[in-house]
Amino acid sequence: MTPGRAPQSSGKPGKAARTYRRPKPDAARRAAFDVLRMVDDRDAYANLVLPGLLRDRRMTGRDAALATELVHGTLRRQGTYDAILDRCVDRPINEVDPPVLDVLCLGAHQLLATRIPTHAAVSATVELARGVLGDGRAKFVNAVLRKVAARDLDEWLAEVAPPYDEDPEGHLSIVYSHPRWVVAALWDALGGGRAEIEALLAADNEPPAVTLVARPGRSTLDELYEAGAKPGRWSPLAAVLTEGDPGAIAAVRDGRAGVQDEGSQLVAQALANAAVDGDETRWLDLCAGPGGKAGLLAAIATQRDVALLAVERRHHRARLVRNAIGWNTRHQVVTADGTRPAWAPGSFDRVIADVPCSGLGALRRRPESRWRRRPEDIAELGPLQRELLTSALGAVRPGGVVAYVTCSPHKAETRSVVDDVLASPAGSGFSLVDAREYLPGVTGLGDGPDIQLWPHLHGTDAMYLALLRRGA
Ligand SMILES: C[S@@+](CC[C@H](N)C(=O)[O-])C[C@H]1O[C@@H](n2cnc3c(N)ncnc32)[C@H](O)[C@@H]1O
Repeated sequence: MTPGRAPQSSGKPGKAARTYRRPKPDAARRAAFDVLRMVDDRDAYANLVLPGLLRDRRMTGRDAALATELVHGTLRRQGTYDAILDRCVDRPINEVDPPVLDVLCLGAHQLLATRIPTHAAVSATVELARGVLGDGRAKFVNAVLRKVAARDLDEWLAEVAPPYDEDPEGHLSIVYSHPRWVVAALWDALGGGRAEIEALLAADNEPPAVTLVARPGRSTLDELYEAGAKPGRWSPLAAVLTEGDPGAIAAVRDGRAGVQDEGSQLVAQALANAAVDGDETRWLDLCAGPGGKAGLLAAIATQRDVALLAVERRHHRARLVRNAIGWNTRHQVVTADGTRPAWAPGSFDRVIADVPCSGLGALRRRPESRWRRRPEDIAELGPLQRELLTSALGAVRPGGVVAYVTCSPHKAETRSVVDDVLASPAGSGFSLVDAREYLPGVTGLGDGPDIQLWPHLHGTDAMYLALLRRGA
């Protein structure tokens, strides 16, 4: 509220009507703004900093839910909002100060994609602007948001997106708020026509469900159901939490169960269940941090009396892997470069190379990542992905099996890597196994032998899996 403006009556005569009170600071919008600044300024990841900030400010319930929706929605939809705001400001959008732009995007998100009434969205955002930008810039925010509020989202999209028939990728890029090159890469990997790519891009803009894994031998699905979770869709170890904090579930707190996308569960189980010749003693996870798949593989390995070695190059991530598998001392974690094997060739029965990748398959989960990635990243990651797969092939014994995994469907990170390594001297003696066989009951996996999961078809991240068996 502007100082000096007449205070609103509380409806009761007397004290409240006479006393000026500054409006209560809007905790949710302020928290959302602060996270957006950290993402912009310090390259922070919203899904990592937001929970800590909510905890520090003791925000729970509706305030926490609103802050989360504002942060995630604003970041995901940034491409759409930038295009709309560009029509509402009197200078190119990239000349607007980043903090002002953050407030404008927060306002645009409330106006165009939430049920918050227009007057509340504008006044609360202008109030935020007064607090964080000052009165002068708050007036600018007010004027711009009034222009944004003049149309609904569909009307704006009809105005700012190029027609689909003239420029399909440009149209989809604005309507679904993905960089144009990402639309092109996803479409190339997915195939199909407009309906398919629209379904995928729309799914990328939906927050994923919280999926839990009951690590075999350590926890059970019944335990998770009793805590309020529902059955998962594909993985026999999955349960879905529709509300509440997973950290409040004892099995999750104790590390006997965990939060894990069903796609990750499926690829780890496929590796564990793929046929190998002979007895087994040792498995290898070549890129283990932060330890999601290692945690599941260690549980399965324990049941089969097999030891897991987990390798992770970065020290702090290796520590996370230790938390995930250290409950059984037969499983080991080493901080090492997986491209420089510290083991004799052919030492392992099963090897997983879940390589560093662009993460284009997990855009639902990391709302800002689509704007951070550059097409050059794909080319830069290629040599390391090939080296790690080569190293994985060197580590497996005759009759054993290697899983090559990415959380990206980009063909340059998936099939091209596998084809190149198979065609190199390292691939000699290896052949692709039909991975579909090891994801029983899962439909829509493609023509094989490798598989691709999709958010819009499977409700999972877009995980890719190729299984390569070494001839006996
Ligand atoms: C996609 S993540 C793996 C995710 C993990 N498997 C999970 O399920 O939690 C890739 C990991 O590989 C690690 N990494 C990158 N280069 C590596 C290398 N040369 N050797 C071993 N690990 C590496 C990264 O630090 C990152 O933690």
